[in-house]
Amino acid sequence: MPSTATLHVLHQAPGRDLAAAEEAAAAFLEALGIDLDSESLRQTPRRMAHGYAELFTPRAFDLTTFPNDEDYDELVLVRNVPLRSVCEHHLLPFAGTVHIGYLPGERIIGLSKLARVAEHFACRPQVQERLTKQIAGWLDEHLHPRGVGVVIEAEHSCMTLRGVQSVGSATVTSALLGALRDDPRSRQEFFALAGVHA
Ligand SMILES: Nc1nc2c(ncn2[C@@H]2O[C@H](COP(=O)(O)OP(=O)(O)OP(=O)(O)O)[C@@H](O)[C@H]2O)c(=O)[nH]1
Ligand SMILES: [Zn+2]
Repeated sequence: MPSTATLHVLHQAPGRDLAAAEEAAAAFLEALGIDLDSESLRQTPRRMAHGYAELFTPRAFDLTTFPNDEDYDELVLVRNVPLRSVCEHHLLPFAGTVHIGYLPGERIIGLSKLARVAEHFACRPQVQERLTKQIAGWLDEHLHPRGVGVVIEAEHSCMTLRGVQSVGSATVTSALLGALRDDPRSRQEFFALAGVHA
């Protein structure tokens, strides 16, 4: 077995057409009665197209893992990783933090990669429940840990700045797999280390 292993993860955006997005953004704003004929608004459709394209483009990364030579068998947890995504119902941002932990099996993962996996799935129109499960499922599939846990705490601007305007509300979701789901002690330890009162 190699001493390290990497898997290059690249997100493709098939069918992206920024010129068409810019044109559509201009039509969208005009349909809402916004006059684009001023120096500061003239470039806004272009900014909107590029802005959303940026929100929907995760950075490519190498998933680097190492052999677990010390047989480390306790939790590894990275908490308070900043996270931002876009709710697929309103296309407004939701933002907060994600806590990602796992119980190592034969390999351990480069710590930064946990945050990169989260970014990978956050950079697309999302719902928080699916995002939480996708991060956990992907790590389970590629790292083969004995357990994996993901908690996201996020504020949805579609719920705080508009609509019901529940300012300050936060949504918490979790996905637990393997021993973190099945073993009550591990589960409790995960939530305690993540700083979530379960
Ligand atoms: N489950 C889930 N719901 C979300 C998420 N992001 C946004 N929503 C919700 O999606 C729902 C869409 O509801 P609709 O009734 O179709 O939209 P709406 O008329 O704009 O609803 P209001 O936000 O209540 O004004 C809202 O209740 C949002 O709060 C998410 O990540 N998960
Ligand atoms: Zn929304």
